[in-house]
Amino acid sequence: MANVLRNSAKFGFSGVLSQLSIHSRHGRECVSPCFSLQQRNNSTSPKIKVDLDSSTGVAVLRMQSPPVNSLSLDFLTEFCINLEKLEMDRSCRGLIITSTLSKVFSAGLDIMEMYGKSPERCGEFWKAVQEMWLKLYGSNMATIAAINGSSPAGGCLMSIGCDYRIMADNPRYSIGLNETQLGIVAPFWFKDTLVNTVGNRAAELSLELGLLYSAPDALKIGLVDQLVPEDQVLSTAQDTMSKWLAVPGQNTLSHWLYRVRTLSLSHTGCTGSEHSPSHWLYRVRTLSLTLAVPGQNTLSHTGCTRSEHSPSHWLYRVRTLSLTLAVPGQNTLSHTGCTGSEYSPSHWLYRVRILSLTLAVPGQNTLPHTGCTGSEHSLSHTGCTGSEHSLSHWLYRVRILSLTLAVPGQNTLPHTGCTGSEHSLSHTGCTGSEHTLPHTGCTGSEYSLSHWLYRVRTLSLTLAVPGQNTLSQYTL
Ligand SMILES: CCCCC/C=C\C/C=C\CC/C=C/CC(=O)SCCNC(=O)CCNC(=O)[C@H](O)C(C)(C)COP(=O)(O)OP(=O)(O)OC[C@H]1O[C@@H](n2cnc3c(N)ncnc32)[C@H](O)[C@@H]1OP(=O)(O)O
Repeated sequence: MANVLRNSAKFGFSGVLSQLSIHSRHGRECVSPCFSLQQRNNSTSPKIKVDLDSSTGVAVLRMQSPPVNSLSLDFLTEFCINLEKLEMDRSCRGLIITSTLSKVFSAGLDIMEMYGKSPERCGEFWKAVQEMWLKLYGSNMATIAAINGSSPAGGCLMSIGCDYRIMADNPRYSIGLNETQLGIVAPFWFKDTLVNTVGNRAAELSLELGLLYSAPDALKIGLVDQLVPEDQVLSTAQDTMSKWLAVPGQNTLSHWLYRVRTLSLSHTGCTGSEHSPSHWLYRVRTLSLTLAVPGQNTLSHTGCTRSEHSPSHWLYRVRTLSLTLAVPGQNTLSHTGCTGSEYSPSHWLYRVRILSLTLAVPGQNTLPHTGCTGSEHSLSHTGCTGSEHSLSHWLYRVRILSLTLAVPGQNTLPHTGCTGSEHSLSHTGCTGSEHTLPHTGCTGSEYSLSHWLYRVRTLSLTLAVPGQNTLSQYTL
């Protein structure tokens, strides 16, 4: 470890993004440590071993890549291939992930993959990391992490990608998303997964400070579900799995209906090599595919089609339609306000709707739900310009100001919907050309990375009235 962290500290993680070559500050090539690790990673012995018990339908996937099961490209590729095979195997309903190494579950991403590599290799690597998470978090199998050693960073991500976590009750082991402590960034989907596991506040603290938790502390915040003596981790996982698989409907129903998942990286239309890091990391996407059931879900579009929407019915009723976790053919979750036979399951299950009718003023506002276009809409919404919108410009424009990941001085992502000079009212301090992000009154270098990256903030400026709104004095 010492070598790796020494190297990463020495070369700096900025090298990850700027694709620095393998040179030290002094211009010398980093030969020996990189080389030795390279050799280890190139080992041809399998890094993953899978045993599927056909009588129980439970597979045990053992990570066996010394010294620390670090997630190299090779490791991840092998991991994903195995996962995919099990996913396709209808006899396999449950998956337990554990480690054959003493003391370590997984040390997370292989640090040596993160500097001095070609952009192509970085892209491949990063795509593999995403694939691992998507495949695990989106699995149809019930999944249990049998954490029999330390599990920092990517190892923790792998654990929280599972439905249930059992950890060895050993004071020497720790788990957590410690990236901040390393001066690197746990991407937003790491964060989402953590939030869905331990809740907002614990996730904020955890990420802002880059905390690693001892087993008892991890249990306390809900990062793991159970502690057992080290020699009982696997057997407990097997017992627990049998309970999961005994749930009527096997694992699919409860597994999909009740677990909060945010699959922000779902691959709606995104395939192959386009998964460049910046493409994924910095573009704000709302992918309502949360519920995509691999191989079954063909989802659907945002927006409406004409005649089925009677104006009053749609315009004035605020609806939140959360079909999250819809399992085709099995989901009886009724969506708000939806009754009667006219609603065929597929009509509701597969159609993504974002109905932002908040602030619809009867008689004045015909604001449709997002994504709806066409002549029936007398007032054009989001994207509407022109002098007629003074007050109404603010009253009726639906804005979503997503500041998530705003890093002052580094992030050029503007807030959604805000462009150019049309903003006579500086919302939360943001005006004109300075839209490189420091609104909410926040400027300059005083804002540290983790402070901005991991604190969940929802800045709703709905109803901001020009000249009257003091909301911009958001003091932090
Ligand atoms: C690629 C382009 C991507 C572009 C994406 C863009 C933006 C995203 C930016 C960043 C991504 C952020 C996500 C990061 C997630 C991560 O997972 S980062 C990895 C963080 N991991 C750690 O901090 C764990 C560090 N390791 C440890 O704490 C300990 O090693 C351990 C796991 C607790 C085990 O301790 P133990 O004492 O048993 O062993 P040692 O410490 O002696 O280690 C043995 C040996 O293993 C090497 N090693 C350890 N960890 C790693 C690792 N993560 N990668 C590679 N190698 C590792 C260590 O160096 C030792 O080697 P030796 O000295 O040569 O013997």
